[in-house]
Amino acid sequence: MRVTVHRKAHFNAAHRLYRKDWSFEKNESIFGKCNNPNFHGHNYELIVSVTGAIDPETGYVIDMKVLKDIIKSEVEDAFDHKNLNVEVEDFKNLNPTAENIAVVIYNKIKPKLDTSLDLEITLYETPRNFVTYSGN
Ligand SMILES: Nc1nc2c(c(=O)[nH]1)N=C([C@H](O)[C@H](O)COP(=O)(O)OP(=O)(O)OP(=O)(O)O)CN2
Ligand SMILES: [Zn+2]
Repeated sequence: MRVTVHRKAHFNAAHRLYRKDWSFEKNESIFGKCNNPNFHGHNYELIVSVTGAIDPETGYVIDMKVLKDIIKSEVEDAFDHKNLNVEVEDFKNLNPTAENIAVVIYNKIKPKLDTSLDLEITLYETPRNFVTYSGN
């Protein structure tokens, strides 16, 4: 029997969607207002979902406190109140779209979990735009 544990978190961050190897005009045609050279911000909402067997001794799939601490150190401390393009190494050469941010978060958290556990990342960039990634 496998059960999924969900932990919510959030961070505020600025970004610009563009490619350095494209002209401003091409970036504008693909990314529109998201290509603003002065950046823009989002209140990202994150749901980290961990699936595994319930430990019969503790009743836990994973201790929520442990999961909270992993999210804080791997995501919130790294991304909150940051300019993703300028201040976060992961996005120096990677467009900080919601898709790419979700993959980066997955790759940061997965190695911190027991290998028996499955992970899914749900990332809301706006209340109406969100992505999911589970490593496939
Ligand atoms: N596939 C993706 N498309 C878009 C992404 C993305 O990460 N992946 N990101 C953006 C921009 O970041 C943009 O800032 C999104 O804002 P906006 O279009 O204003 O989104 P809203 O939900 O606020 O828009 P409403 O029109 O109010 O619904 C664009 N595309
Ligand atoms: Zn944006």
